[in-house]
Amino acid sequence: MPDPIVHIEGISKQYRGADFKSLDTVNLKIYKNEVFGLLGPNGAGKTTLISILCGLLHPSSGTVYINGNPLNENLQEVKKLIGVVPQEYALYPSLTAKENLQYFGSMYGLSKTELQSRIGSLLEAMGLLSFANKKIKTFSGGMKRRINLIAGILHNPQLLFLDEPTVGVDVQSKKAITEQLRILNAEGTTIIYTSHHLREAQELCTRVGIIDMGRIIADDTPENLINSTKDARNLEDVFITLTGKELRDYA
Ligand SMILES: Nc1ncnc2c1ncn2[C@@H]1O[C@H](COP(=O)(O)OP(=O)(O)OP(=O)(O)O)[C@@H](O)[C@H]1O
Repeated sequence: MPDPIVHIEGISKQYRGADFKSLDTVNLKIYKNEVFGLLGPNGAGKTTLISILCGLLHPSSGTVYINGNPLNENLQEVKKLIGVVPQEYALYPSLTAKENLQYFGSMYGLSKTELQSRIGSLLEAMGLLSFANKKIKTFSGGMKRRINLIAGILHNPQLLFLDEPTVGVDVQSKKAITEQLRILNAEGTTIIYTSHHLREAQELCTRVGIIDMGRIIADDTPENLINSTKDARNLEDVFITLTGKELRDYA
């Protein structure tokens, strides 16, 4: 087995003032070129885990290794290798699409010509070239999600983290986003993403981890999970069998 690109060892997280652990001793290894889907009910701990993996949040205990090195000791180096697409839009509404992307691109240290060419080709791939000079505040939710994705991949990251990249978008935007993820993966980017779209995850992921109440309760290829779960026809059946039908409201 090759060395994992991401090694999560005994990660727990208890938020300040909380009387429970949002993550409880999570162990996972993710390998180069995987598309790893982190699936789970509301409040399971997906955003917490992905935020820890990209260095935005500190765990209460445990260590994340990226390419064999502890994340907390190499954060600045690791940040050059990773792309992050957060659930919330990180865009400036009064700036145009192009201005937003130039701003994000300047943080990755790309040369001006490199950046212009990358912005142009990604806007085109995402069907947004003719909107390059329009302000973000005029964009629909689907268009903002696509710009959010472009902002996270301008520097062709080795490792890409996405938190629900297709939430709340129409079928066309969803298709454009998943197609772009496939292209990036084919070009060598390892992808770790959270989603509630189980059909999408079944099609896109080489492996999925199901998380519930802060613990990883299953971790395998979609095919193996379906085959090893009684009467399961798809990932949704596996998910319901493992996590139950009870509603997961939390506040
Ligand atoms: N900043 C915070 N302070 C206290 N508790 C938090 C905080 N953020 C999340 N939690 C709690 O941690 C648990 C996990 O939340 P998290 O957002 O990671 O779940 P999730 O799986 O991403 O959920 P969703 O699918 O609803 O986005 C929940 O019980 C949530 O209420």
